[in-house]
Order: sequence, then structure tokens, then C-alpha cells
Amino acid sequence: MNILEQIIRDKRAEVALRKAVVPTGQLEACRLMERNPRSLVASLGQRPSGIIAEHKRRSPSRAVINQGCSVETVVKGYERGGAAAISVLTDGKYFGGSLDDLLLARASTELPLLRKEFIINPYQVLEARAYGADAILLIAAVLDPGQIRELCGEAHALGMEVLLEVHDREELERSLEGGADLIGVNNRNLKTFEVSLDTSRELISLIPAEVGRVSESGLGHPAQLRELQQLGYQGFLMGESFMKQPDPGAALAEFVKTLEP
Ligand SMILES: O=C(O)c1ccccc1NCC(=O)[C@H](O)[C@H](O)COP(=O)(O)O
Repeated sequence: MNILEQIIRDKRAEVALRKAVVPTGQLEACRLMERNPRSLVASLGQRPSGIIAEHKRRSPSRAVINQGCSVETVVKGYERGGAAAISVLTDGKYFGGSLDDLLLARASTELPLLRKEFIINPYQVLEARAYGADAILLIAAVLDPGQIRELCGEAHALGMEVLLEVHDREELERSLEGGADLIGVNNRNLKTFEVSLDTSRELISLIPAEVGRVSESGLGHPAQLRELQQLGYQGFLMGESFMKQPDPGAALAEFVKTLEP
């Protein structure tokens, strides 16, 4: 069983438990359901860096990245440093995150928030909304086209946008009808953890112009972003290169300065 299969197996059990503990009606009554979500697509156009900066404590590929910084410090630093949006990993077992992290992030910024999760059930979409997310991530590798359509529909009905992550041509082609607002090309092969920007280079021409284009993972050099921008990417999901620094917000600010013409 590869890591993605393990995560999804655990996620099924976790979601069943969460649903039993916090019924849908309780989520629907949350205070944050009254808030109007902000557009991630629009923010990528307005904030010149295009960086979706990620809060990520640890990962299966790197173990511990940063356990010391508070969510508030990281998120406020990212906003000050010029991020266009913030991604918050909410998986606990493999990434050390939680829904409380999302709530703390929501209290710390007005930037659009992406719930970075392994979403397999509409309940998790409602959870994302109730805890303050503006957008959700869906991973094509673990969903069939019908599930993608259903989860995108659920997110849109709740006023959120969808970033759909793909790793290869087959995943992209079978997912395009799903209705995602953005396509994220993941440079990290989640089965081998190998990172290659060739994935972003090869898939860009297959993404329709009306869909937002995001390159994800393994980014850490300004020259990479410049190249990807020229290829047509508007967004860049970056976690580890900032989170591995003692002050992730300051690291992002330095990085953004190097992007300025
Ligand atoms: O990061 C991992 O090791 C990983 C393993 C299995 C599934 C997902 C994984 N990462 C999620 C992500 O997509 C990244 O956190 C995100 O794209 C940022 O990547 P990076 O800038 O390389 O931290």
C-alpha cells in the first residue's frame, strides 16, 4: 500500500468518527457559516507574488519541518510578506495539522484560506466552510469523476472555490469536466515523493485557459517561479521552503523581494 492509499484508508475511518461526534446540523450552525468566503482565484490575480503559502508542521516525505512556530505567527507573517493566499494542512496523523489550525488561521488573516486535506466526503467540505476556509483542495488520484463533480458542487453551493490537484495527463483529462475553479499540478509524485518540475512543464498546455493554473510542491527558487509564470501558471503552492526556516513569514518576504522586477 502506498502512502496515499494509507492516508485515504485512515481518512475514511476518521471521517466516519467525526460525523458521529459532530453532526452536520452542528456544523451548519457555526458562526463562520455567516461569513462570505473570499475568492482565491481573484486574490491570485491581485497579489503579484501568486504564492499560496502553506502552514505545514511535518510531512510523510520530510518528517518534522517546523513544530515551534504558532499558526498565528506563521499566517500573519505570510500575509505581511506578500502571500496571495494561505494553505492550512488540517490532517493530523501525517501532517500534524488540525481544524483548530484552520480556525486560528481564519482569526489571523483576511486572505483567502485553502483547506489542504484529503477530502473524500461532502461532510469534510461543510467542515471546511464551518471552520473558515474559502477554498478546498481535491486530489484527482483518490477520486473518480463523479465524486469530483459532487464535491465541487458541494463547495460551490457553500460559496467556496476548488483547487483540483493532478499529477499526470490521465488524471487531468478525466477530471476536467468536474467544475474545479483551479487546476493544481503537483510536482511531487505522491507514490515515490520524487519532485520534478517537468510535471508542471508538461501539463500546462492541457489546462483550459478559463481555469486558474497552480504549480504545487518542491518550489524554492525565484527562477522556478519566473519560468512557471512564463509558461502560464498564476499560482504557486509553497510550504516546506518557508516552513523549514525559523521565521517562515520573513523567509517568504525575502523570497518575494527577489521576484520583484
Ligand atoms: O508533502 C508530502 O510529503 C506529501 C505526501 C503525501 C501527500 C501529500 C503531501 N504533501 C502535500 C502537498 O501537496 C504539499 O504540502 C504542498 O504542495 C506544498 O509542497 P512543498 O512546498 O514541497 O512543501
